[in-house]
Amino acid sequence: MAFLSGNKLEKALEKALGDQFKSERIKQLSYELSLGDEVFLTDSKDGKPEILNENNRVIEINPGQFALLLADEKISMPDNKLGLISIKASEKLKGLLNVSGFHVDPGFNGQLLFSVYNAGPSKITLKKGNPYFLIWFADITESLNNEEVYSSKSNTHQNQSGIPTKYLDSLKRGELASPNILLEKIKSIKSELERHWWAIGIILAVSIAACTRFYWQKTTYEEGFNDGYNKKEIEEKVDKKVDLIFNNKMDSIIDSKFRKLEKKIDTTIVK
Ligand SMILES: O=c1ccn([C@H]2C[C@H](O)[C@@H](COP(=O)(O)OP(=O)(O)OP(=O)(O)O)O2)c(=O)[nH]1
Repeated sequence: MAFLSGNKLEKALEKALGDQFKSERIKQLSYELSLGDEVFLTDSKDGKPEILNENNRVIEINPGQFALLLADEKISMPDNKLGLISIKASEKLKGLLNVSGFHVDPGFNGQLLFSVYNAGPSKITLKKGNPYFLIWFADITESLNNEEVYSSKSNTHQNQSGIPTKYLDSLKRGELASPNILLEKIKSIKSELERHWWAIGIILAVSIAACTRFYWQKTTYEEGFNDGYNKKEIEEKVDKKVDLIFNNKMDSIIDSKFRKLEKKIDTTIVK
């Protein structure tokens, strides 16, 4: 297998791309392919692909998100060539990983679809029409026969002209467990936990204050009660004593009065 360059590469590209071929897009042995008009982002709000046009040319792939990018050019790969595909280093160095790849079969017809993942810490911005993808052409040692080339009969990507819904269905099923999403979740759980600890702390402080106040009130009440009880006891005792003294005194007064009266009676009788 030899990679095509120069004239041979140009001829193969003209065959594969027709009118879409631009000689300035040849870079060393590769040809630059650009971003087309359909993109699917795994964090899209409505779960649908975004359609890019003159008014909406830019997309942003958030950190930790996966995306499907449709290349603009429609390729008709010659039966005797194999294509190798990748994403440009300038995007890869920002953290954009090319998950899918990495070949185009002899006989393939259609737009190439790239699946990518933003493994970097920042958003990656891409613009419709800008060249982000590369393709290399290689000669194969023996041409493939009709049965062996990529064809519309048995091959699912033949005549690919948009993002197939089967990929959307599997990609929009639930959240991606990306490191960024996990980090955000950990942060939100942490702040929730902190709020809970604050609430627990406040409840504990209020409970301790209420218990202390109750205990203090109870002790004061008990002291007051005991004090009142003791005073009543003393009062009762004093009352009893006073009664006793008063009664005894009265008894003795009455007694002495009687005795005087008796004496008087006695003396009157004797006279
Ligand atoms: O990232 C890629 C890789 C391949 N292709 C195209 C070109 C390739 O010729 C065709 C089939 O690729 P592959 O054989 O790897 O895919 P498959 O899932 O096995 O499809 P099929 O069942 O049609 O062979 O899909 C893409 O659009 N993007």
